[in-house]
Amino acid sequence: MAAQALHLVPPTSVAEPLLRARNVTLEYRSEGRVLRATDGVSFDVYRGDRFVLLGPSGCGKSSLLKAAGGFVAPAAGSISVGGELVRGPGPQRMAVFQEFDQLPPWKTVKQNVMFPLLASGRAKRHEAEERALHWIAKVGLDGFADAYPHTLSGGMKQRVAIARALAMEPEVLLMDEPFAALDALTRRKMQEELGRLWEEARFTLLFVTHSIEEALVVGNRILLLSPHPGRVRAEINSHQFDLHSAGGAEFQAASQRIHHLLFGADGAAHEAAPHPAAQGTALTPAAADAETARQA
Ligand SMILES: Nc1ncnc2c1ncn2[C@@H]1O[C@H](COP(=O)(O)OP(=O)(O)OP(=O)(O)O)[C@@H](O)[C@H]1O
Repeated sequence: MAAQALHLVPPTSVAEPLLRARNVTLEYRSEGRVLRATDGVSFDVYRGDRFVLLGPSGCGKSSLLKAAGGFVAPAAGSISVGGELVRGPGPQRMAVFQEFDQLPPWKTVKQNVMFPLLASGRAKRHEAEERALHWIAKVGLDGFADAYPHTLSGGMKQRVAIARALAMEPEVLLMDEPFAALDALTRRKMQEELGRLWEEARFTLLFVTHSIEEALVVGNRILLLSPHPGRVRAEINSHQFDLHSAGGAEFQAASQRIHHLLFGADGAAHEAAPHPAAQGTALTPAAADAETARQA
């Protein structure tokens, strides 16, 4: 009887990752040649994470995000969300890209935000309109619901894209360098507003950037990828940082440390704005492991 009673005790619940990437190898084929973009990349994203993929240009960050979105199929390995294998695009994984032309120009702001809700059957017209207006206001575009994209600034267009994605209440919001084409001031403001939206809605974010500062400001966890083909170098906890800590000593130290991890003495990955003061040494796998352990 005692043994039976023991069976009644529920197991201690351990948080399962929402998004699980396992040994993801991504390849492109062109003119008979195979180009390997990433090699055996694994990571876990938990519900409410602001998880950043950080690495130099060409390391496969965008490719990983596209694979998470279901736009690219892994040559090996797998990505699952909520325990289900990602096999194609779906309304649970909404994406915001860098390009300002991601909004159909013939639709107004409101129509743009409503469109995925209607197309996916997630909401009928009245509810879609309500949700659209709610999120348009949340991203600070009150008064622009009937405007067309060509009348908006780049930052405003990105706000629309964010509103459109969040209105769908996706399991994961995918963002591929969404602020990279904005001027520095607008970029900073958008980072701040993304943080504010996250505080309110606590969505799960998978965010791609090649800016160390942006990774620290936006993310609570950062995956560092090696130059082409992308492999995991280290994972860093960064929940303690935000825009207000950006100038501080701890922020600078973290930024330096990441720089050392990313840009070895071999000078491999210098496309992503190297820090002038950095003189890193080449990172061995053992060093990456040690860093991961140290940060944990
Ligand atoms: N559609 C494609 N066809 C062929 N090769 C591609 C394609 N998309 C990406 N690649 C290649 O895959 C590699 C990884 O590209 P990806 O855009 O994922 O890198 P990234 O880290 O996001 O770079 P960036 O920061 O410059 O955007 C690069 O060598 C790139 O040239």
